[in-house]
Amino acid sequence: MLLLRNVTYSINGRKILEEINMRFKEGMSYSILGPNGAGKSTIAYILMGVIKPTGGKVLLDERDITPLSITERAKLGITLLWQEPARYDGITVEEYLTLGGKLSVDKEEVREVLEVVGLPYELYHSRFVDKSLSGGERKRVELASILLLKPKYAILDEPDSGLDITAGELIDDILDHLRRIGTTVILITHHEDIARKTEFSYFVCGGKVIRKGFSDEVVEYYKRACGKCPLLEVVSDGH
Ligand SMILES: Nc1ncnc2c1ncn2[C@@H]1O[C@H](COP(=O)(O)OP(=O)(O)OP(=O)(O)O)[C@@H](O)[C@H]1O
Repeated sequence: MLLLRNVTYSINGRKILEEINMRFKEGMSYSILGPNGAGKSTIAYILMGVIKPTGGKVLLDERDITPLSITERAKLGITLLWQEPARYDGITVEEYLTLGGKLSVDKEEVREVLEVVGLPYELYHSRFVDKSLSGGERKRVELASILLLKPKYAILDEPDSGLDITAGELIDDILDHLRRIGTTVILITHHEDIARKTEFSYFVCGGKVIRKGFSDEVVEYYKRACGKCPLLEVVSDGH
């Protein structure tokens, strides 16, 4: 189980996160739902070790992993899909996905994950992961790389951003694939239809957890708040 215990994060005297408590159980899927600026990506960075919390702890199976780096956490099976994936000159899609051959996977596995993300192997395996790939294609390659790594925990920061009308279906296929291999999914989004695809959700706003529970219930609450922060606005039933 991956856990955030009383996590706070401040920068330049401004509190970005306040007493965040979250639990991610093995094999389950979770959304972190909330409006722009709620603190969702900050939570993702703290889980991945990109930044360290000002207070509180990150625990993995009761071990305190707060001091561990991104690389050390990756070795423990935690991965992050960045909101804006980077591009690399001179590296092909296949080289990128197999970490230059270091990842022990065969061509069929590469073909399978590329199919899941909607990129036919023959058309894409020898393309370069540089500016010649569109933003959406780059995002799909990054999603394929997460499927291939078979992580214990996949943190997906806005996996649908920059994708076309097929995004909903793609997210379904990715979640199905990750469920089959037992990966715990932590999906960050401000779209209620995407959050509904996971079993549980946390509604975060103003750096706090406002609501948690089954995704359908949390999404209904989020809709009543019109995706805005109920700390700032009065939420009225029937609105
Ligand atoms: N390094 C930083 N310096 C100053 N403010 C920061 C820093 N990092 C984050 N913030 C602020 O913290 C708040 C939360 O940011 P965060 O990126 O976590 O939000 P988010 O919920 O992921 O938003 P979005 O949906 O727009 O991506 C924002 O108001 C942001 O401006």
